[in-house]
Amino acid sequence: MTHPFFSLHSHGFVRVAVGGPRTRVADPAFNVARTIEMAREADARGASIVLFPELGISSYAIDDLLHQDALLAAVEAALGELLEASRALHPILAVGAPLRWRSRLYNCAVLARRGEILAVTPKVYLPNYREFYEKRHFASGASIAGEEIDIAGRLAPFGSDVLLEARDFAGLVIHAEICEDVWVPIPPSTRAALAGATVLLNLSASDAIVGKSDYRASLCAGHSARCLSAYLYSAAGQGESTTDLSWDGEAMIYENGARLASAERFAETPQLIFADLDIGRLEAERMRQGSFGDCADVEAATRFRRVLFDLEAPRDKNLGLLREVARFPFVPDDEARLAELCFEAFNIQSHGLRQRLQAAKIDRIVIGVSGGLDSTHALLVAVAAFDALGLPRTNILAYTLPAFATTDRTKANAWRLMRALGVSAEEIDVGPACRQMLDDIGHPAARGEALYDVTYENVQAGARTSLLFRLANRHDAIVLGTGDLSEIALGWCTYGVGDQMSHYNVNASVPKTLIQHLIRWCARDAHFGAATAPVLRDILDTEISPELVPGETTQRTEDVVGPYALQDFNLFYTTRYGFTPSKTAFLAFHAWSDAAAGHWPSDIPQDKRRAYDLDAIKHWLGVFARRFFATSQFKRSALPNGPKVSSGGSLSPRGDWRAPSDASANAWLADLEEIP
Ligand SMILES: Nc1ncnc2c1ncn2[C@@H]1O[C@H](COP(=O)(O)OP(=O)(O)OC[C@H]2O[C@@H]([n+]3cccc(C(=O)O)c3)[C@H](O)[C@@H]2O)[C@@H](O)[C@H]1O
Ligand SMILES: Nc1ncnc2c1ncn2[C@@H]1O[C@H](COP(=O)(O)OP(=O)(O)OP(=O)(O)O)[C@@H](O)[C@H]1O
Ligand SMILES: NC(=O)CC[C@H](N)C(=O)O
Repeated sequence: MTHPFFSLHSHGFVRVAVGGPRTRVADPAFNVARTIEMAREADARGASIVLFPELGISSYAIDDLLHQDALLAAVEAALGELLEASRALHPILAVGAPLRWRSRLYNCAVLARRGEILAVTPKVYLPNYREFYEKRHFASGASIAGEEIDIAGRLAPFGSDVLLEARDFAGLVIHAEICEDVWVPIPPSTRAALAGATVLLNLSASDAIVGKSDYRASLCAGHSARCLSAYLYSAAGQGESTTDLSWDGEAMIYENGARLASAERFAETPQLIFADLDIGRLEAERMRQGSFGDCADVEAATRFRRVLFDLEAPRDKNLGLLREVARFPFVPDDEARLAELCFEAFNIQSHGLRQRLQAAKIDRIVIGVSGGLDSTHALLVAVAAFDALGLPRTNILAYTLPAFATTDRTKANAWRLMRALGVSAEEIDVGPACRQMLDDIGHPAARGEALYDVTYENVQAGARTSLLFRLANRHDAIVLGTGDLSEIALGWCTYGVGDQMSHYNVNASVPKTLIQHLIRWCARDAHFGAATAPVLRDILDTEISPELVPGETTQRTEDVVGPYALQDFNLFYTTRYGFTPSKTAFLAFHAWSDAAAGHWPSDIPQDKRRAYDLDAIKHWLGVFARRFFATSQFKRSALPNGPKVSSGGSLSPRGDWRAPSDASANAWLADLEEIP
């Protein structure tokens, strides 16, 4: 017995399997025995649905043997055995069998569970071209709806109109179709998905010809994405007749366009693959993407029957999670994809700025350059934009603005960077202006007392911002904002007269965990010149700090707001899918609790590859929930313009995230208590 938190079933995940047992041509007794063996294995490994290939009980490529009574009787007997065996098993078994109904033969998917046939779905689109002759043997199930079929003495719902809906598992609605059904412009599963099916099964017998595997994969990927669903595909393989064709046993599991698992093709051993589907995520997507529901309204022609069943998925077992959860939702682990993403993100940012400058007929910007990550990156984006517009880099008016806690290292890096890039560079000490303001407002620090509170910090951020805006007036420029998505999410910026404000912010939708990779990508790009790369690398190695409090130890931002790695993770799942804190923590636990597991972006050095335990995850989620929902929305409600960069979103009140500035975080904090 383990805590329900550790069960995937508590968080909207369901484990599914796709199998390809070794079969024997036209031998139902043998084939069902292998099918049952595999179903038992899938059951032992926690699967709730197991999919097998088309006509797997009889074999597919047996031509006129399909019209032999002995064979068809053997199929019925085999299904009887399968039903008996299924009594002791948890999963729904989806097997393929030729079945007689009203003197015609149908190519069917039989969905059985715990000794009962939940549904029998006949194939709708029968291929009858080139190597396929299905119309010689089968009738189409296109017009069959609301009927029943007798199999081995048991009556079961029969028709192309059946959906299986779990009474006890939100969003789990299953539909089955058969091979060619997904090769037509409007597969039956499209309408099933529009009627609520989230898990679409395809029982296939798809002979292998060169290049076909890629095509099947693109069908499954595109179909699962367009249907906002999971798509499970199982094709016949070992033991299918090779009289005139060969079979590769392709098996794949997709979810909303992404491949979660696939089997070895042409394998000699039986293949059984697993994946944990995130049914909650599919529901979240459907709720957000209203056009999915609009399409359902337009295409509401097909009426589906909903057969209800109880999944009885255990919540007291820790089955782990068969799904790699990326540590960095904003940063791909794969080097090539990361480089592509950096190219796109950088160009989105620079294009945004170019358009704004052209529209405003302004050819100068003012930017505060601290020697930290954000202003460095914004400066690189600005340089690229000015180069593209054919404007001199000297039109970029860069200022380094040291105050009480500025370190020699960051100031030196700011200077090296501005010089290497050839922008106009100046230094203005904002210390005196800050001291004046501290004195004006009667702050003890003005008298030399070591009171380094928020007022003390914001006076410095405010002095810099005030100066930058007035410089912009003086030089007909706009102030380029630098604050990143993570800071905006956490409210880690000074409101109004502070770094929260600018004329245009190129970083507003770039999370902190991505910025470092973008800068590294820029460092590799000769575009910024050889002299820039070493300074960029040194900036990347500098501890993240606002440098607002003087002292021997550097003020570490992450000690206050939490590790950006975790907070970006929390931000992504909270805003992109609206997941509860406990589900987010479950995912974070699988992504972050073992530093040796899974993949890391190759740029992250070994000594920075750390783990976070559940206590840390819970603690920082609490900080995130309070800051994000309760205390910082007012800063986002007044956010300057800036381009959306990643699918994780922007937090612009005119774009991805609209929320009240006076909300309570109690609902999220209460949910956190579900975490042990
Ligand atoms: N819902 C609401 N609607 C309207 N106003 C609201 C409000 N909640 C608070 N306020 C008011 O807002 C003010 C507090 O906000 P604010 O002035 O921004 O100040 P605050 O959020 O308290 O502090 C800013 C924090 O950001 C950090 N910071 C600043 C600058 C740069 C960086 C960096 O590393 O990049 C970090 C800084 O160290 C400090 O801890 C108060 O005057 C409060 O009364
Ligand atoms: N010493 C400085 N000189 C010039 N500008 C500064 C300085 N310190 C802060 N700024 C400006 O204020 C912004 C916010 O600064 P801060 O250092 O507090 O946070 P940050 O988000 O870590 O930014 P960065 O990574 O650019 O330092 C900076 O991006 C920069 O534009
Ligand atoms: N069994 C079938 O329906 C096969 C037809 C399908 N087009 C394929 O080759 O995969």
